[in-house]
Amino acid sequence: LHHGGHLSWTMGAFHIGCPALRSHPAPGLKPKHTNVVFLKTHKTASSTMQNLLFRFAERHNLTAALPVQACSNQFCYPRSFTSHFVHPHTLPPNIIASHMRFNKAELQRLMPNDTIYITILREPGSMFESLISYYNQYCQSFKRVPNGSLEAFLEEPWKYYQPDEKDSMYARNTLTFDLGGDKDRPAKDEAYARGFVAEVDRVFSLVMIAEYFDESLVLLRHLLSWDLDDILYVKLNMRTPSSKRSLTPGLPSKIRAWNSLDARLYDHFNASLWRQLSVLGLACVAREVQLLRRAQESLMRSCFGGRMPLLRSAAQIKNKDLRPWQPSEKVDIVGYDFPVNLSHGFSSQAQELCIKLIMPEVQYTQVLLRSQSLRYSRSYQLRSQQQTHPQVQRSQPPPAAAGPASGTRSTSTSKPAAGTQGEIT
Ligand SMILES: Nc1ncnc2c1ncn2[C@@H]1O[C@H](COP(=O)(O)OS(=O)(=O)O)[C@@H](OP(=O)(O)O)[C@H]1O
Repeated sequence: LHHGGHLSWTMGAFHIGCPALRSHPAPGLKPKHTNVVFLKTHKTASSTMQNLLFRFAERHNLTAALPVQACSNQFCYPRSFTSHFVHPHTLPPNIIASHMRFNKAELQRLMPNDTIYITILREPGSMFESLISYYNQYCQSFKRVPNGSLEAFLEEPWKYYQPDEKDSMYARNTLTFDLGGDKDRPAKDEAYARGFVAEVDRVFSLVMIAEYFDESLVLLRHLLSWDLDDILYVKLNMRTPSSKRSLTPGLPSKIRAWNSLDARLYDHFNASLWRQLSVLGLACVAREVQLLRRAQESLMRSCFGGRMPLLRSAAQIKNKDLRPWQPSEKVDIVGYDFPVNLSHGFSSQAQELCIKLIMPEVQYTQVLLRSQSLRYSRSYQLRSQQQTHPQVQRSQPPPAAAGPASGTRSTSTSKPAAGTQGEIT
C-alpha cells in the first residue's frame, strides 16, 4: 500500500479453488461479471454491501446508477422505483446499489440484459429491534409508543400502527415492502406468501443473509467470478452497544408473528443460502472466509498505521466526510476517523482506497456522483468536439475508452463510454 498503491491483498487465495467448483472455470480465470442490481434493504448490513459495490464500480471504471438530487441519496424511497429517479450522468449503469422500492419491470428496462440480481435479508428479531431504534423519531407507529418500548408495541401493534401513513413501512414487513410486496397482506393468505417468496427466488440469483455476511460474500464472489480483493469490506452503519436493546424471552416470536412475511422470506432464503454453501463445500467456504478475514485485517492495518481502527461515535469523528448520518439524538451510530498524519508516505491512490473503505453512504453517494458527472461532461465535450471538427477524428484517433484499473482482469461486459445514453435534463 505504501509503495505505489499496490492493491492486491489476496494473491494466495486465487489458487484455492473449491472442490465442488473444479468442473467450472476457476473464479480467477473467468471474466468478472459487472452488471449487478443490489436491492439495498433496510437495516440489513446493506450500507456495508453498497460501499463494497461502489468501490468495485470505481476500480473497474464502471457506472453506478445514482439518484437525482430531488430523491436525496435514495431512489425516492418509498415510491416504487422508476428510471426517472436515476441521475442522467449515471447512465447507462452497470451497478445499482442505493435504497429503492424494488420494481422489476423498470429495472429490466434500465439495466443490461445479463444483469444479476442480489439482495440481503436479516433475522426478523434483531432487524426489528434495529428498525424501532433507528426510526423512533421518524415513524409515527413508533413515536406513539410510550418510551418507544418494543414490548408495548408488540403487545398491541394495531393500537400504534396505521398501514397507510407515511413511513409505516419501517414498522411492519419492511423487507417485503422493499422487495415490492404487500407488507399488510394478512398472514393467513398462504397463497400470497408462497407466491411472493417464489417470485423473489426467481428474480434474485443470490439472497445474502446478514448473520452470515462473509459466507454470503463467498457465494457472491463465485457467482460473479470476482477476486477476493473485490469483496474486502469494513462494517459500516453500526449502532453503539448502548443504543441496542436485548430482546426479552418471548419477543422474537412476537416480532416474527407481526412480520410474518419477512419471517417467511428469511427462513426460506437462510435455508437456501446453506444449501448453496453445501454445494460449494463447507470446508472450502470456511477457508475462503478465513482468507477474507485475514486479508481484511491486513488491509485495515495498512490503512491505519499498523493498528485496527478505533470505532468512534459520529460526534468524535473529526473528518466530516467520514461522519455517519445519525437518525436522532437517541441513537449513536459509529464510524471511523482517518488521522491526517497517517496519510504521509501513502500514494494518493492508496489513501483514497482507505478513505473510501470507511466512507458512509451519504458522503460516498455525493463523491461518486461528482466523479461520474465529471467523467460524463468530459465525454460529452469530447463528442461535441469530434462533431464540430470531424477531421480531428480522422487524423487523430479518439482516446481509447478507459479500460479496467491497472492490474485487474478485463470485464465480461465492455463498458460503454459514460454519457452515450441519456442527455442532461
Ligand atoms: N458486515 C456486517 N455483518 C452484519 N451486520 C452488519 C455488517 N455491517 C453492518 N451491519 C449492521 O447492519 C445494520 C445497518 O444496516 P444498513 O446499513 O442496511 O442500514 S440502513 O438501512 O442503510 O440505514 C447495523 O445493525 P444495528 O447495529 O443492529 O443497527 C449494523 O451493525
